[in-house]
Amino acid sequence: MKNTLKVLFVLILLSYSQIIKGQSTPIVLVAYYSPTGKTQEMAEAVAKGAASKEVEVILLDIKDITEAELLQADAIILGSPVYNANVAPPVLEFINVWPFEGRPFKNKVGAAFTTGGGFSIGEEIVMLNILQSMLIHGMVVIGGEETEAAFGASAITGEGDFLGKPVHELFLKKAEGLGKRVAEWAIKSKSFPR
Ligand SMILES: Cc1cc2nc3c(=O)[nH]c(=O)nc-3n(C[C@H](O)[C@H](O)[C@H](O)COP(=O)(O)O)c2cc1C
Repeated sequence: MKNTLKVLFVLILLSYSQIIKGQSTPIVLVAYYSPTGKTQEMAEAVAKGAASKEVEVILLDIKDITEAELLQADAIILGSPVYNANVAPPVLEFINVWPFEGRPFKNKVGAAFTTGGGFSIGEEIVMLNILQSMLIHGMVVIGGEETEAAFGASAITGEGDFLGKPVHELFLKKAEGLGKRVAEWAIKSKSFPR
């Protein structure tokens, strides 16, 4: 009887500390805009990488994401195609309605990915623009695992050997690495103040 009470007490204490520290499974939201499917291919690879860790991964087109889903995510990895060396307008519209009052995104982990038609005609600009917006919200932004994915994961989809083919494995590997790294930090972020 005494032992049962002891076990019960420890269990209550454990679940109480879980609630206090908010140590439920971290949620990684992979969000993308992709009218012709290339950025979605990258998003799927990002999600695959994130899923290799102990996190819940939610993969969604930006048009299907609710504010509640954004708020509950511990990490947001956002992908946009390059449009005229910029973030695609619907992605900007999506970011522009993120709640700001009280800075509810503060200390969430953030990262970016992109696909562009050609080499060096906008990919880095797009990823950095996404990261800049995340910084305004107080998010902790990170890049991918490799030096070649320092600003996030990017893919070339319309030039040279990459034209008219599925996204190349080389780029998908960077996307997976990004997802994995963000998931690792989402787990660590559970102990950040929110
Ligand atoms: C309106 C428009 C503007 C574009 N501008 C650029 C550009 O400035 N630089 C670039 O590399 N690709 C550009 N592209 C090509 C897309 O970024 C590329 O095809 C991308 O992979 C499309 O992604 P999605 O398949 O996810 O829609 C543009 C495409 C469109 C439709």
